[in-house]
Amino acid sequence: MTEQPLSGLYRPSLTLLTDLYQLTMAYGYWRQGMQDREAVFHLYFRKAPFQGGYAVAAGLAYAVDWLENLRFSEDDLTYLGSLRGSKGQPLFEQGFLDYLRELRFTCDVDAVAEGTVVFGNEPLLRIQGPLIQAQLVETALLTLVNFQTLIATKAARIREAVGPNDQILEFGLRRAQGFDGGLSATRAAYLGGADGTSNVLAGQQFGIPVRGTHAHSWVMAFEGEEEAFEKYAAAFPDDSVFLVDTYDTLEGVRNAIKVAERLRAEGHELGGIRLDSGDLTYLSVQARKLLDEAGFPKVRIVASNDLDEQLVTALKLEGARIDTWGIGTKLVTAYDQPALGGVYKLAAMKKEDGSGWQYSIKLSEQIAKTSIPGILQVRRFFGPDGKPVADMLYNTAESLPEQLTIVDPLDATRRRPVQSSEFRELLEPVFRQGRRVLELPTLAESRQKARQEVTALDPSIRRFLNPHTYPVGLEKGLHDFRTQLILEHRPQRPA
Ligand SMILES: Nc1ncnc2c1ncn2[C@@H]1O[C@H](COP(=O)(O)OP(=O)(O)OP(=O)(O)O)[C@@H](O)[C@H]1O
Ligand SMILES: O=P(O)(O)OC[C@H]1O[C@H](OP(=O)(O)OP(=O)(O)O)[C@H](O)[C@@H]1O
Ligand SMILES: O=C(O)c1cccnc1
Repeated sequence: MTEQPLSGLYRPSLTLLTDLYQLTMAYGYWRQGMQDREAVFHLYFRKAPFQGGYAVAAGLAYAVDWLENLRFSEDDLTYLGSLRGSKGQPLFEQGFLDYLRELRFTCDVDAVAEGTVVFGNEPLLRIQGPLIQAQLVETALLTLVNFQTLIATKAARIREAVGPNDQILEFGLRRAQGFDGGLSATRAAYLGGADGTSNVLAGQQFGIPVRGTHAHSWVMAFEGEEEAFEKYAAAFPDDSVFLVDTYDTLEGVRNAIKVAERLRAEGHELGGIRLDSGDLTYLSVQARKLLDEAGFPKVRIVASNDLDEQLVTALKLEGARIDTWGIGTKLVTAYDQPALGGVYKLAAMKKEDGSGWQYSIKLSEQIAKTSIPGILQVRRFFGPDGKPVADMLYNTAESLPEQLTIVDPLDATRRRPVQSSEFRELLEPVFRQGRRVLELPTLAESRQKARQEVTALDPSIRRFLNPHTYPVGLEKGLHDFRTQLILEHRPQRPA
């Protein structure tokens, strides 16, 4: 598989892919002389999407590429220099623009590999370095990681519904959220479990297999359906899949069979038929019968029409005879949950005299929204069968006790001692002082990892309806410290 470097998509500079407030804060830090104070931020979501039990991490390759190319071009600086405040004054002074011109990314980045199964509150990325830089990258990292993680998760769910053997083709480009929405959705859909795509640019950029059938317009462009199939087969005698529902679906299957017989006489085999409307269970069962009776048991049945994991599950239960699932709109737009609420929070800053860490916490009325201080790592423990049993968030700046205990961040009365000695640290070094230290896996490898990771989860966590919650806890020392910080920061009003 050939994979093009992502960089081609990103020229000229995408450094201004950010919110204005990142730049106004950066200017403020620079004016205060705080720009080089060392800071630690974490990127994480709080709740798995689609009311599901897990998410599949994705988007890191884009994030790495963006960080590696983080530079303010002359065009960027000219634009920033043209921005004006409410009294017509320049928003940013020249000295700051000169500072940005020389700015180079020097942070440490640790990240969870693409395709890893992740849960609420677990950092997918940890950025440590000069405050100004670690803050500036927030928006781009969120936009790149949130969307792809969302779509990879949706695709993984669709793969669960479809099962391991049928094909999933992603057909969503025409309904996607703009061109990059389409492109990154195709990448993430493949990573999460799709087998191919109709999106040719994604095929070129990422080496994803491109597949397809033909549209209704092809049939409508000829006098009759049979003639349309005949002419398509003339162009692609070994690669034809006929869309049979333009007029009458079962009549369409009969026309497809006639053309398939003529193809066979010339030494070719029809690839498949596609159903795109009506009762897909009934029609697929009838179509299978007609094809089998006519001696075409290997002709595949492709189905499309607003499918998602719930509909696929229903169709399978009803006994549909579908081999290939064409899935567009509901996959690439994550129709039932159009955004993953990933956030980027400051967790620690070096003390001004450099003598140690000063931890930060964002309070909320809801404990679920109160941030977790520390320089966090996620340790995943495995049972004797090699399957994950629990994840522990801990502060790498503190030493760990012999006996580990994890505490549920939402309910401190729920705790469990850690019994397993098998574990893996999920965050791995990607950048050290701005230099990339990790060779990224190929997209195909990340896709394989996603499948392995999802199938290693207990079925109770994988199911769609009211899945079990996978245990993710704070190491007890971190929990106690967080509680203490909350108490210190929360105003203690008299009763
Ligand atoms: N057997 C089935 N069980 C459950 N849902 C089905 C079944 N067959 C099809 N569907 C789904 O029902 C929805 C409506 O399909 P239907 O073809 O009746 O309407 P439509 O999309 O408006 O058709 P058309 O494209 O001809 O306008 C689609 O999302 C389709 O995937
Ligand atoms: O339903 P989705 O999951 O979004 O899958 C993509 C849809 O796009 C096409 O329809 P469209 O009506 O755009 O074109 P067509 O004439 O080729 O059917 C195709 O026939 C699918 O129905
Ligand atoms: O190739 C197909 O069948 C296809 C492509 C895009 C959208 N719908 C279907």
